[in-house]
Amino acid sequence: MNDRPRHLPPAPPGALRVLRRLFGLIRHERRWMAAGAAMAVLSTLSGIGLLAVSGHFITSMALVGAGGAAINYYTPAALIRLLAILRTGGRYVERLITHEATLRVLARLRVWLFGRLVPLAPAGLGGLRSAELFSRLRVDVDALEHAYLGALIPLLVAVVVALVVLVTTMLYLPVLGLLLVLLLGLAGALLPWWTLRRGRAPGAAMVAHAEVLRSLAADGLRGRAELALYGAESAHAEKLAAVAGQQQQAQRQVDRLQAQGSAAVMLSAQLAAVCTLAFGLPALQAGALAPPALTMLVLLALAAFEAVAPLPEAWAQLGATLASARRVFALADTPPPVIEPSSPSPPIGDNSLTIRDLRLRYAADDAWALAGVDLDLPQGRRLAVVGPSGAGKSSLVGALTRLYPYEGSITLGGTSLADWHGDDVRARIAVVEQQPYLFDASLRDNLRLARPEASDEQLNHAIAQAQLDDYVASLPRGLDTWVGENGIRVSGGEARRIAIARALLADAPILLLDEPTEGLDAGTAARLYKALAIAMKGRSVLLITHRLGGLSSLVDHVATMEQGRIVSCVTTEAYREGASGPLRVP
Ligand SMILES: Nc1ncnc2c1ncn2[C@@H]1O[C@H](COP(=O)(O)OP(=O)(O)OP(=O)(O)O)[C@@H](O)[C@H]1O
Repeated sequence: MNDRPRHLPPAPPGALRVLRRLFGLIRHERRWMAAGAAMAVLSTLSGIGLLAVSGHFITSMALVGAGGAAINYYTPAALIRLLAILRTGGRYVERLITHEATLRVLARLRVWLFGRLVPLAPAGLGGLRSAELFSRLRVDVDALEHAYLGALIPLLVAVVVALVVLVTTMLYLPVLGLLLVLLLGLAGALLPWWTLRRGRAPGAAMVAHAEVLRSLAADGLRGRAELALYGAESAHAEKLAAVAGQQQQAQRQVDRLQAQGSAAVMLSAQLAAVCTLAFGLPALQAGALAPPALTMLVLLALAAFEAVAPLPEAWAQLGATLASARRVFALADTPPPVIEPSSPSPPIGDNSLTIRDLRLRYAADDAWALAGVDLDLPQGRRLAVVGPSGAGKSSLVGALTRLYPYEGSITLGGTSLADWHGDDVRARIAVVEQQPYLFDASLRDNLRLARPEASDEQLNHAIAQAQLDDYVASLPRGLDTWVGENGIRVSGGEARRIAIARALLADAPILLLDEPTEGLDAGTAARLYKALAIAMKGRSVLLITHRLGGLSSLVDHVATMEQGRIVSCVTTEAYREGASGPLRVP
């Protein structure tokens, strides 16, 4: 029974559950992972075998040399050479395979997480800053490789090596074998368990502080001009230094744990060697053990501890890996705010939009951004929605494109938008956003986002319609010009026109324009009106603006929005004359 108080957040999933889920996600790479692990075991066993056989051989040679007898040294010499080749070659092949496996695992995890994030954007990701998102997608996912490379492989190698050494030792000296079991259990199980427990809290703190650090650094870089203008650079640097200090402290705790773990393993190894001698020498004197076998057993004992030596460090690091995995899973398990229907989008007759009692808010305790909107956009109508800042105009765009969940009803061609797949809705409604995002790519790639198969001719046509032809002609590299991150290398007006060209390429029957001329000078805006008029031909248009101005020539109806509601909807002539009409225009 779960007796956890209801007001507390659910307990984080246990380590085993998290690891099982993680390995379940990457099970398709199990062949690569198993091959990497097998090579790791083979090369480690070869190394240990090399040590044991060499010790045995050298001691035999010394004894034979002292006694003057003959010995067959061809077989051990060949075995030593074979083991040396296997160890070196095996290590190389192991590196190749484990790297391939790790890269495949990371690629699979990143694609999986990205796939889970797509239905969440933008409404489901509202609480996360972009640096946090980036951190989960890159750094946390990268940290997950440790579960395979840093934990699974060392564990497997340690278990196999310990078993081989124990069986060999038992064959010669059963009591020593039992003692080794105890010491190996201490170094390979008890110590790692202790470091895992102790490493969990500082590991999680390290991950959390690293994320804050990245967010602050990214924020500082983006806002460096503002920080310089207001003399706030040193305050920001102090904030960064404080978090960096906390992160270092957590890192030091993890390092200390790792060092303590390594020291304890080394101590156990020396103890095992001393014990082997302590049990072996009397057996030697009693004639129950040959001198080369004793040398071999001492070397084997040391080698077994070498195999378990990485375990405490690996398990201490596993604390951070588990923290990363929990954060990744928590993000991936966020329920999508907009649920896609399971059946295909229904066929429709026309592209008329009908909105009734539409309500939208960004969080359960927020005020309604849309508080009962009623609006009609029959096919072919050009409607402007005018309202002051904060009236809810952009929220209307969010609801219409199914990016945000809403209450009330929106129908497209008589069918509820809830029965449509988001992608199908967005294929019918092209949007020019108020602040379009331009990717750090060429102008051509940014335009092709709307239609990947578009030819240069089609691109140039859209460019001409968006009044960008002079601008593109002035660029030495034309369509191959790099626009930079968030269009940093183009002006605000150019970015807006690129976004308009992108929407025109999408060739959707409904055009949604969110402040299309905002940020453009009067001359460019005037040129744009003409281009927009051509582009609007044969399309329904919803134009959103806080000031109609020259845009009035492009629309036939004007709706006024205030405090999340449409308060009037009249013809453009009536609007110009200042008349307020009925709520819905037939
Ligand atoms: N992502 C968001 N998260 C929380 N609240 C939001 C978000 N976007 C808008 N709002 C809030 O919703 C209300 C309506 O905002 P909206 O952007 O839709 O208005 P708008 O008419 O488009 O304004 P503007 O012309 O300034 O863009 C405002 O109170 C705003 O603060």
